[in-house]
Amino acid sequence: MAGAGDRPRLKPASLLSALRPLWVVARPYRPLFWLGVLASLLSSGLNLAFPALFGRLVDASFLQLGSTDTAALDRTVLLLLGIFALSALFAAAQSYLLARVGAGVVASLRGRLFGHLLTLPPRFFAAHRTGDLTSRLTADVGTVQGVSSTALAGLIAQSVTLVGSAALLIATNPRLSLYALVGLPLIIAIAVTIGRRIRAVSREVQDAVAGANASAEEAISGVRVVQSFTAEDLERRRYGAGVQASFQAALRRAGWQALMGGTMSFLTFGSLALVLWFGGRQVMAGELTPGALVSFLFYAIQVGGAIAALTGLVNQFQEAAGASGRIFELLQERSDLPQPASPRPLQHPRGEVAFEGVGFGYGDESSGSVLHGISLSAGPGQTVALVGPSGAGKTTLVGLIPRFWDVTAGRITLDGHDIRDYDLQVLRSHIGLVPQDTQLFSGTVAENIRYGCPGAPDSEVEAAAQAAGAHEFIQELPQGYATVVGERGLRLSGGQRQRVAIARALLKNPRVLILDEATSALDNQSEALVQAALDRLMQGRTTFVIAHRLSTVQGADQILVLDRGRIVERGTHTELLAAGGLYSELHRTWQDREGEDRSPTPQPAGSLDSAQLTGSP
Ligand SMILES: Nc1ncnc2c1ncn2[C@@H]1O[C@H](COP(=O)(O)OP(=O)(O)OP(=O)(O)O)[C@@H](O)[C@H]1O
Repeated sequence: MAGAGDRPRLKPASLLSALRPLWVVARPYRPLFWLGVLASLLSSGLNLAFPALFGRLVDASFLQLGSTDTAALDRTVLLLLGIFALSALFAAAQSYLLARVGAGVVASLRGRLFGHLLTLPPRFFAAHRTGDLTSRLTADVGTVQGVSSTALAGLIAQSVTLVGSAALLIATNPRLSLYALVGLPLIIAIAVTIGRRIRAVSREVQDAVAGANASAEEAISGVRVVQSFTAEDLERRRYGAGVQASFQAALRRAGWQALMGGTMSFLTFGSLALVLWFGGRQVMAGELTPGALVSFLFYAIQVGGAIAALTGLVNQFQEAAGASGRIFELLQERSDLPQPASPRPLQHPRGEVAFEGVGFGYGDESSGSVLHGISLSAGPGQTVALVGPSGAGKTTLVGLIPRFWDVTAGRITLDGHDIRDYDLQVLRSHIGLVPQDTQLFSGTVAENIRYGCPGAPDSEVEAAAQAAGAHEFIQELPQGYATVVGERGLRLSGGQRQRVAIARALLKNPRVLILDEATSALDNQSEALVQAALDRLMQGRTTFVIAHRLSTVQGADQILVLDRGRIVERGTHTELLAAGGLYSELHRTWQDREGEDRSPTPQPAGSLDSAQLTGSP
């Protein structure tokens, strides 16, 4: 959750400006909103008549002791019932209308926020924690929902009650009003002081809960690591510490709230006792009817209640302004990948990719420049294999083709034109990506294969799965293509997931293909299946592969040996071997190791091994 502790306390002017964007989002709901406001005004306006009528009721009965004329009493009760009914009707209308506004605003805000997040580049996600983003989508949007419905209605109703009751209080009996209001400054001062403490402790509670949630989230998503290291106790303690902190803060908050509640109720009822004492004397002296005293008491209670409610509401608005600020901050984030004003059409690309003197840096000081002077070209049907030590820049290089990042020097072209001249979505629609660790989304196997082409018919999905060598194992699944694969496709093996990913890429039928070969130890049989599927996938396309397998490197049309962001050698396998340079040296060591033993063994520092050659960890 975004640092609840650093929420600034907003002044009224900035409070309004923080909430203004919300008003813009609420545009379609404004007529409903004004109707709700009207209902709220009518309901609280009617409530102002209660105390006067109660007073009349008292006088109509007590002052008529011994009389049989109940006409005045009957009329008053009928009127009171009528007003009760109307007020209840308006209150219900207000509650429904404003709840609809709140729910509507929240639904459109969530939709907008999520849709916007998906347009942001990897750079943005590298700088934000997932937990922070999801909490903006849920907790912050939820807080905003509160103010756009109930709190707003409360604010209107309580303001009307406060102003109306105070005016009527003074109008009814100015002298008695003085006694009723004498404790008011004290009540307000205490409400503000203790209220501030309660807010501070509430933030501590939120922070502690957020901290506990964060460790729970980490432990749950990494539960296999936790269990394999038998670190359950460590995680339990870590989570327990967070929970304990939130418990302690909650206790402190409860203490302050109890103190506030007790003091306020004593001061309020104390003032009333004072009013009763002086008012009683006025009644005895015949200066006041009992009914007028009752009316007065009710108005005084309404004033007190409205003040207490408004104090709480101001806090709620403060929180909502903070939440709204964090939401609109995200909505203002812009992708740093500029779109051309008039994109070049790209319907049927040939798939000729060229890097011309490409340089790139992530823009942070620690990593500096990651790629330098990269030039290469590849055409349809060709495979470019990238090899090199870990951190050489292989992943970075291939990530530039679908414009996850933009080059900082030189340019990349597709069919002879700068990739920045094409529409970003159109460019990406022609590029297929098969990552090392395939992400399957919650849904059926068929839905996962159809991911890039939602409209593809079953026959095409099946054909793609056949070509990817996945059809057979899919058919053996309990519901075949309709089998639901869990979060991150946990129910499928690594090799099966890879083949689903290959089927997905085949169905998309991209011109340019980017493969990050799996390093995880697939057994020989599934490696052969995956390799056969990959071979079919690569046919006729321009393929870039971060190569981890000897067979891939040997079959490549062009091998680029990357070291510290530079291409240090290039050529075919045979050429590079014949040249007798770094590649051949690396290759010999690699071949020896593959021949000897495919299982990884610890290497002495500085020795060359397959991991160094391919960049696997
Ligand atoms: N998002 C990022 N922000 C900043 N620096 C990054 C980012 N991603 C990678 N780097 C840095 O860029 C350099 C190249 O990383 P890259 O992942 O491209 O190497 P690689 O050759 O693919 O390595 P490996 O084989 O281990 O995956 C590294 O120094 C790395 O620390």
